[in-house]
Amino acid sequence: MAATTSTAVSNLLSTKKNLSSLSLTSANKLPTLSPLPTSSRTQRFIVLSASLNSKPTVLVAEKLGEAGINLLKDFANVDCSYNLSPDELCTKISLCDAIIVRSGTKVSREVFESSGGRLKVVGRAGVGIDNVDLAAATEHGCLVVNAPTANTIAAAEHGIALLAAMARNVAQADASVKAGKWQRSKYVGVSLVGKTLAVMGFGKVGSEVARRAKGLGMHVIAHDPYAPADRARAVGVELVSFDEAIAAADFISLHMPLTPTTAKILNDETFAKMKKGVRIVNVARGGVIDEDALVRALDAGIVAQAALDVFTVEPPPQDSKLVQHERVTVTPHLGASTMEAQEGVAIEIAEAVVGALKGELASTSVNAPMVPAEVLTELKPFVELAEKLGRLAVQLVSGGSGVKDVKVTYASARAPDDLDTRVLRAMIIKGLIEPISSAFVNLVNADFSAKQRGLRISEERILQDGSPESPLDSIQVQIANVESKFASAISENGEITVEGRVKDGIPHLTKVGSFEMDVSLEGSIIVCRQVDQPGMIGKVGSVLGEENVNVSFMTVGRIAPRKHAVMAIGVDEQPSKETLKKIGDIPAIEEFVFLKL
Ligand SMILES: NC(=O)C1=CN([C@@H]2O[C@H](COP(=O)(O)OP(=O)(O)OC[C@H]3O[C@@H](n4cnc5c(N)ncnc54)[C@H](O)[C@@H]3O)[C@@H](O)[C@H]2O)C=CC1
Ligand SMILES: O=C(O)C(=O)COP(=O)(O)O
Repeated sequence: MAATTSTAVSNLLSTKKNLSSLSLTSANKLPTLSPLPTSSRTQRFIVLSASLNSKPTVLVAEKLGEAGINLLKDFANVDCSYNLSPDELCTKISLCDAIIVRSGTKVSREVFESSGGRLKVVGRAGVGIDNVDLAAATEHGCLVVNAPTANTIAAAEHGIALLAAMARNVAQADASVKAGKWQRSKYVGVSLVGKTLAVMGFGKVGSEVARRAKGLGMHVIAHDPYAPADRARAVGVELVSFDEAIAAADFISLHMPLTPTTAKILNDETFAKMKKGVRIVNVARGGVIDEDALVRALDAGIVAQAALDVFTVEPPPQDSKLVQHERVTVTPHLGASTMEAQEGVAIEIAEAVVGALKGELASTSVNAPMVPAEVLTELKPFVELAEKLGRLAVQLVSGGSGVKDVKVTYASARAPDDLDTRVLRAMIIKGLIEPISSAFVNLVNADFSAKQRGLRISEERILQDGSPESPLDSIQVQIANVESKFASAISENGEITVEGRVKDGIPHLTKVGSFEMDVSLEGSIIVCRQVDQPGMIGKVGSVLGEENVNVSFMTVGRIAPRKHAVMAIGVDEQPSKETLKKIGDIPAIEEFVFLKL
């Protein structure tokens, strides 16, 4: 089952644009960020059609177990459309909030671009995500989740089935008997017991294959540059280098993902290093073998036999020399195809997709940070604070200034490695970018969006005395090398500075520039710098009252020696330009800014 986080963090994945982000100010030109390429700008102007209020639509593009479909139907409109052509998929996708695929559908960049920003989740009902353009998904803020565990045993069992079938010529002998022949001496096989099996990729499937092969009396070695030694020790397998593995093996079984590093990892050069008569099983991905080189190695007698479930192109061409090779056993990508695995995968992916559509973070997410549920719950009020501080800070930047350098300081009594700031950073980026662009930013694309705009976010942690019960004491956001439309927002170091804390679960603004204050971050606020004198609260209050703008709070922060004060006024409604002008015209008001949260 896919474990998901609390719904408390539902805004993390929301791609809904917050339309209430632009500020009306005394100097209302907007700050600039680096321009986006035209294509991505156009993308982002398309408003998402699936609001959180309407039922989302899930496109199930390949056969999925009934239990998964039923789970989806409880939450979403489900469109089961199989065998769509790439063009049909691109047409349909603009009407879908999520898509579920297996290995047979390419979720290409074109698919994300055609979705017009509506597609929020790609669910891969299985392990391998090489058919999903992950970079494009991330750029579009689209979460990719997979179902990594439910088909492990099925794939491992299929690997063992192919290994044994190959060694004893089961498929060839079966075809021969069915063709009316009785060729007992032609199909003498080889034994598995005592032979060396090299498991290439010692992950979930690889280690289950190793366990089973040991049960068959094989000597198992493994190669996996990233596998922990204790996992190998637990199974009783020695981890060796790639060259050692392929040189020592009588049988090689492939279980690594298809990535740029593993593509064609078995090729002419590597076949040449193998023992003559080696036998190869591939239940991973066709692309990890150079298929033409395998044909050559078979013909040269280096490879005695191969058993393949997967191919570079699926289905492979009918006249494929590899498929037709007498010493090659093939199956049509059946690794995950057991009743049990398909049922499990369907439930696992349906739960992950529904959770993600609700805004929860799936623990099986492939392109977003996986933050444990309890950490997210604890950080929730700080997540809100982070976004609001970003939003406030950027609204303080004067139009024409390019925001480039942002410093975030987290003050906490917890040890730095006990504070996961990835989600907070993402939300600050969201707050910084959304008010001044048409972009939508979420946890998936925050870092990408910052990078694309040339925003450098540096993070610093200050270790404070006190109880580490709360994850954070305060968050400070500073924007360097810009001018501010509200000069008082610039602190002594010349940077626009806003700082906030969480009090009773509610985010508060506690500092603007060098002025301390305490403002609950709800609604919108007018911040004024004034000459500190009696009657100011009343004057501003009555200007707002004339327009029926409800004041939720007022607070004054003073710097006594300079006799200046900064007053923050919380308002429930947005005052008109005229009303804001009237506030600016009050003689003691030196400057003011209206900030929308
Ligand atoms: N034929 C089928 O129907 C199925 C195929 N698969 C394929 O099997 C692959 C493995 O699945 P799992 O074991 O669940 O994934 P996994 O992620 O648990 O294991 C993959 C392992 O490969 C290792 N690896 C990465 N690069 C490597 C390299 N250059 N050399 C050696 N090892 C490397 C990783 O460190 C990891 O331990 C999947 O990526 C998928 O493509 C999985 C399920 C069914
Ligand atoms: O899970 C995997 O990686 C698989 O290869 C299974 O593919 P399938 O879902 O059966 O198309």
